Amino acid sequence: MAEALLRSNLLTRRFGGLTAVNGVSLELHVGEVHAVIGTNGAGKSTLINMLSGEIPASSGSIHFEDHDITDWPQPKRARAGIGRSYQRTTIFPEFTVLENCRLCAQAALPRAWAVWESAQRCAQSLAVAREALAAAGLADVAQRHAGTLSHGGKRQLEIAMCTATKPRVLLLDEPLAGMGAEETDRMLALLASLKATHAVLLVEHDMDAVFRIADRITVMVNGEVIASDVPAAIRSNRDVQTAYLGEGH
Ligand SMILES: Nc1ncnc2c1ncn2[C@@H]1O[C@H](COP(=O)(O)OP(=O)(O)OP(=O)(O)O)[C@@H](O)[C@H]1O
Repeated sequence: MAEALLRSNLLTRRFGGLTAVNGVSLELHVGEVHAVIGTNGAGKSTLINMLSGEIPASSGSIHFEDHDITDWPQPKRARAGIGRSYQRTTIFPEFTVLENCRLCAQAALPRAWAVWESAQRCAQSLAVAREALAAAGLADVAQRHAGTLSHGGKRQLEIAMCTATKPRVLLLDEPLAGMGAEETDRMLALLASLKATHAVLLVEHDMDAVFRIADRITVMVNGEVIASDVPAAIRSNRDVQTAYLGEGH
């Protein structure tokens, strides 16, 4: 297999006396959805927050291609191609779907707010935004106010806003939360198309969806990885069954 685009080595985060993430090593590859699952408080969001640069690691390292990015701040990681979505909705409801996406596309351009270059930049960021919306299946609702979208539509828009920044890694924190069956199907189809050109890390509680979409699954319990393998092997792993999935899953 080709070299990993993003990898962590023995990544650890302590909050006072609590070790939220303990020595986690994992790899993200283009062409793969790598799901991280675990019970509430297992350390999944803390792991994403360290990979995206929102919080520093207590120890361990993170590499993006050949670069040691462990000490890079979040904006530098974002510019290098590490995009993320959040558990909470982060759209501007009063702006149109297109404007939400265009702002993200513009923010990712070098010298994003150089207003004297605005006409040309506007065209460039508009084109990128339209492309991201089309890929997310939102072209038809581009002129609607984002606040009027369904819950699933808003989550799709968040992914489009993320891809409009032209990332190569997508760190997705529970993109399926609160979705119905149809919305979940649509989102999984979107993720399946995005993985061709991105390395995707998916933190998700919907186990059926995880087993449908993931190429690799890492299981965390109390901050530690207890298993990391292809879905079929995870499904039959006794430790995983006992610790997390429950007997008979
Ligand atoms: N800023 C913080 N300060 C102190 N403790 C924290 C902080 N952030 C997270 N924790 C603790 O670290 C542990 C891991 O939390 P984290 O949110 O990463 O888990 P999670 O697997 O994402 O959970 P969930 O599935 O509920 O979102 C928890 O015990 C949590 O209370």
